[in-house]
Amino acid sequence: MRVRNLPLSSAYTEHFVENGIRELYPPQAAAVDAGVCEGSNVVAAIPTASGKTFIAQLALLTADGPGLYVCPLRALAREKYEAFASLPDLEVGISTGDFDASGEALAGNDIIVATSEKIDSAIRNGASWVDELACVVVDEVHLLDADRRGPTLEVTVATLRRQNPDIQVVALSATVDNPDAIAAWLDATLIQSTWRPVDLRTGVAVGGSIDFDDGTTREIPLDGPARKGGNGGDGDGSDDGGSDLDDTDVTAALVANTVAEGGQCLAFVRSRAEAVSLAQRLAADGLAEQMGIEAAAAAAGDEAAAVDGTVTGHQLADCLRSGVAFHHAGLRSGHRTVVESAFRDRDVACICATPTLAAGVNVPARRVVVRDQKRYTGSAMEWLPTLEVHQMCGRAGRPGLDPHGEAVLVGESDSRDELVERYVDGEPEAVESTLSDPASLRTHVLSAIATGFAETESEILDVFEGTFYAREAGAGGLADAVGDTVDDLVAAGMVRRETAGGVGDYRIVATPVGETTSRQYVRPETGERVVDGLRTAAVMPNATTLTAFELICDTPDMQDTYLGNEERAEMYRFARANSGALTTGMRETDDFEGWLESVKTARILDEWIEGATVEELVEAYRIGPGDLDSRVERAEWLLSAAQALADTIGVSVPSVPRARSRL
Ligand SMILES: Nc1ncnc2c1ncn2[C@@H]1O[C@H](COP(=O)(O)OP(=O)(O)OP(=O)(O)O)[C@@H](O)[C@H]1O
Repeated sequence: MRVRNLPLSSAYTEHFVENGIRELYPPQAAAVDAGVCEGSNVVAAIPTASGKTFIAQLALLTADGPGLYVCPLRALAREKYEAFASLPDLEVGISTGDFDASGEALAGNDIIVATSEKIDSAIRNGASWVDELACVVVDEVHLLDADRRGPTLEVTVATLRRQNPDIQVVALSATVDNPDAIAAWLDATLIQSTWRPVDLRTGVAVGGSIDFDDGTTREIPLDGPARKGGNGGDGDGSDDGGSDLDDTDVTAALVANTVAEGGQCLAFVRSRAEAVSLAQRLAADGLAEQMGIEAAAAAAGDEAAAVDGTVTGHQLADCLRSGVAFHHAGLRSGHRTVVESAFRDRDVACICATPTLAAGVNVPARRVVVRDQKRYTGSAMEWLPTLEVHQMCGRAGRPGLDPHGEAVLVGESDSRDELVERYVDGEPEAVESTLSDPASLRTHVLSAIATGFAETESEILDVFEGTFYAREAGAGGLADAVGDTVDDLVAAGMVRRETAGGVGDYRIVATPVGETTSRQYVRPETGERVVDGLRTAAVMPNATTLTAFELICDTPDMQDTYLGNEERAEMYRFARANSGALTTGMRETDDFEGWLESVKTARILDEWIEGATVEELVEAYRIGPGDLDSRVERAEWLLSAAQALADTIGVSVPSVPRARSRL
């Protein structure tokens, strides 16, 4: 099937042809046959890099009105926005600031790219454009089972469909075990395929020997870079099948071999620290010289160094100058952009990354090496989900550039069989709803009441009727949980039951605090905590900006900040010395450790507004520079919510607007 034969205007056809899309890939042709250009609902569960974005574009460009592209991961939204914005004669809007409330400014766009949180927030705030949508594309729909964002995604999609029953829904998924269930939920035709534009073979390397799933074996030279004694070993004393090389040495050999054959590599490890240390280890291997990219690598290093003067920035710049990079969620977005674009331009031989890189960022490589297949989960090392490892492996092979992609799991002789069973032959997990999680239910039940969608428990169940959960288990399965949730919300002061009409009849209405909480897009627990804190702060003689920060940081909407053992005693002293400025007494909290972490975040933010630099804070508190950015961003949002809640309850806490304006 040719692009020229599709029902697209010639301007779009020309655009696609100029970008190398002339003939449709088989899953794309299947989507056209399923009616994606005629308003039909389609679920495409197809491998990485098999052209899902083009399926989305077909739906949105042929829809009979404005379209919405829901992008669960913020990091991907910009890439998708750019894919749409480059199309001729199209107004495209983007909204990814996860939490700002309005959204009315998005009206008038032909296509809106937004996170599910942003659309949820727009719905709660009554944004008019939501009702005018003709088409919604849900990217990464397999993230339905992610904590918190999964329920938001399914409730948002259900609400869009309830408000607008004719809306076309197109959902794009990684290969999962139950795509038929997702298709049934969305009344969609399922496109399922294992087709990939570049062949992928997956294997397990033990020592220098890789056994692939196609029956072939490859020997990788272990001399040269794969020397013993690098600083990146994972220290698990693993047996590698007879030689004295550890997983990191084997990884280094696989990277060196890829580069020697003219390719690039992605190496996945389990933690941020491991990503940095592997990159530093590989930086000694002369990869930039081998690739002949010294000048470009040096320029990429300079670009990274120009972002900031943090330790992380220096480390990244040094690695980049040697043709290697690291990539993890603690990086600032400026650093991530340098790394991703340098890799696409072939100015970097290898990115050492945590699994977050696998979730959609378009950085294909000749070879993917998965060094670590287990991750520490707080109590033990656990195997990564098969889906996650498949997402990493799927990054191997650049269409038109590589003859084939290779994904290699680094193992040991005694783990080889398990790795094959789990990740080479193993099927990915099924996607399951997490809507019944009590914290998610509290958020979405409050929203249903505050928006006026529901006034009784049974109307709340109607709102949930269109969710994936209801499709799988029946909304009735939530009846008891919804009743309990309403009780919780009554106790938290978010809603109340009002008697109505006949004996025993009541309707549930949001209190002013509940309404503000929902519109400000904070969790009910946050709203409750902030209101308590504001009441305390209003009568405190010594409320300062630290007070304002503590009351917003001690909420589930602020990320935790890790508190190391050595810091604990010092943070305890700080909390005691500043107890007059904190809204929680040291003996009042049920979760002292969690509160002390919040005090740490509050202290960092307070020093930030006092003029401490990102370099100083990163050094003093051992947080990633990107972590500081995201906390500052969250603090802005939470302080604005706190201000709105203060107005709602009629108290004045001047340190809240003061902290906000200085932030
Ligand atoms: N029919 C086609 N012919 C040639 N190239 C194509 C075609 N369709 C898509 N591509 C190219 O293939 C690449 C991968 O496509 P895309 O990013 O849409 O993959 P994807 O399925 O969304 O992968 P991911 O799992 O990363 O989301 C892009 O560079 C795109 O331009």
